[in-house]
Amino acid sequence: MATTQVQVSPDKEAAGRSNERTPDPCIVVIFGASGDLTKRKLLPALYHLQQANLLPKDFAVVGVARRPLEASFAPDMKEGIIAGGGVEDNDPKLAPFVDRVQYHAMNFDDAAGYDALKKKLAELDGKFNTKGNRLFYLATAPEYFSDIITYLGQNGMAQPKADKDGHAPWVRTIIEKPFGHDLESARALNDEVNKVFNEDQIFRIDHYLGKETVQNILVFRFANGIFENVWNRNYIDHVEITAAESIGIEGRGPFYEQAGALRDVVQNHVMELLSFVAMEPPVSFQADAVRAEKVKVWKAISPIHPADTVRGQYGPGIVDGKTVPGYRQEDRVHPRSQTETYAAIRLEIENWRWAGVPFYIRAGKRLPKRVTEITIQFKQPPMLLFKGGECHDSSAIKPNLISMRIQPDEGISLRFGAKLPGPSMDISPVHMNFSYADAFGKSSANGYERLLLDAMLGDGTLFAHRDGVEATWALMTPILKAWAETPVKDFPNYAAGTWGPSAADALLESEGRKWRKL
Ligand SMILES: NC(=O)C1=CN([C@@H]2O[C@H](COP(=O)(O)OP(=O)(O)OC[C@H]3O[C@@H](n4cnc5c(N)ncnc54)[C@H](OP(=O)(O)O)[C@@H]3O)[C@@H](O)[C@H]2O)C=CC1
Ligand SMILES: O=C1O[C@H](COP(=O)(O)O)[C@@H](O)[C@H](O)[C@H]1O
Repeated sequence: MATTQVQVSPDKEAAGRSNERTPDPCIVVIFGASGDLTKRKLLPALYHLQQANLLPKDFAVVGVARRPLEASFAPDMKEGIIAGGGVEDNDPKLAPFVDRVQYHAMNFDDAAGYDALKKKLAELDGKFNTKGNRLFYLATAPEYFSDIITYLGQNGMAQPKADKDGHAPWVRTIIEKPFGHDLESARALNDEVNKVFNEDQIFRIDHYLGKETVQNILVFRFANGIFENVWNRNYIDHVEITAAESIGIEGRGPFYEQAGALRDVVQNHVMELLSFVAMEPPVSFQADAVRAEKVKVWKAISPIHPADTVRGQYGPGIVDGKTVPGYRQEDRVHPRSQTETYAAIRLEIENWRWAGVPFYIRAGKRLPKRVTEITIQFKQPPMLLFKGGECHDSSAIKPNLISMRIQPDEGISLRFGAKLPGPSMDISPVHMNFSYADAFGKSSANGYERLLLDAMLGDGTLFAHRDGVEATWALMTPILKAWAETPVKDFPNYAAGTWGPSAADALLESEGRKWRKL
């Protein structure tokens, strides 16, 4: 049965930015400056902020890494921004931005390097009028988090002294994922970090929270009067969250071997999505209020039984028309690796809103396409009036769905049944579709822009809190433990370019459901 699209028009006049804020003058110090994340995401994001006049007039960026890149760092970054950011070489804001990007070579575990860094930052304060304010971004492998934090503390760089007027500059730190490896290591890292920084100085980043479409889940639910009334166990049959990627591990073998899909994306990105879908309305859009409601959701999830989990690993296959190797054939991956590149879980949230509503989540690499989507499937009406009788094909009567397309093709659609024109009461599913691009134009934001800006502003609403990180690890750790105790015999169990192992289908089929075709 054909599906009809009903477009939703944006209210162009009402669409516009409000609440734009400019941070204080500051230096952003990026540990891991020559790394992939800095090149592909962080510097382009800072540049886009500058282009949009959202950075303070007085700011500087200092990249820190091991290699001696003093001469080549700024030109390399300029090229990276041009290549990755859709920016022209002659963009008038590019040269002034690059002039403020500096490099400092040091080894993260060398105490003397921090002394030199401290002096360099003080000099740059003089040159760029950045007033001693610092945002330290830990964009490096997690084994260095603890060293860097400790040395910053020992050098007095974490808690700067107040001047004679009692004014102290601010210092904050953004810590990349993965924040810990399991519950125990996450707690230990939290303890280390909390010895040096107060909780309100710590910004544990999950770039999914910087995505417009993720923030829009809260707007959709709490800025509209009509959805929240049906957002509960009385009306919702089940919820699906899919985070599918067509890419493989992109040369990150050693990292991924230690991580796997559960640690890499489920513990953080997918759990964040789930909390936004399931949380109660917070009392305000302030960091503490929002984080408190998220933690309540994670804590209300019943312990996840290993039988409600599925793990997969891709073998060779075809993605986007190209033959790709299996996971075990990837560079620096063990030929008999037990690492999962796919995970699916069925879980329940034991609270008044959600009891009895299954949440099915799945995430994986080398699936047929890149798509992150949340589907809310509603219950059928109690009496299917049009079943039989004049309706020739009652299988066309589909349950209502709200699907939130996080990426790509960002937007939201609502599926409902409509009467097919003609003499009988035949029904066809149609979609009312809101597309971000159609409504507001294409956005170049990658999530990091919003989060870097918020951290410079000291707004932790869209960052993870200690309690939240530990709550999500508390859910994942027993699964990881059970999986480690029972090696898989049938890996690889899905071909690259397919939708994961058949056991993931069985997880839903045993309850009379199917993953939605994406
Ligand atoms: N890449 C991505 O898309 C994403 C990454 N992340 C997270 O971001 C973090 C960084 O990832 P990524 O950029 O991919 O990592 P890379 O391996 O590409 O970069 C690591 C950086 O750390 C530096 N470095 C490593 N060891 C030392 C040392 N002993 N002393 C000084 N510098 C050192 C390297 O410098 P040098 O070159 O001089 O050795 C390099 O700049 C990780 O925590 C990752 O999980 C999170 C989401 C996405
Ligand atoms: O954190 C990570 O996220 C990316 C996926 O991010 P997206 O914004 O492209 O959806 C994933 O590829 C990577 O393995 C993981 O470390």
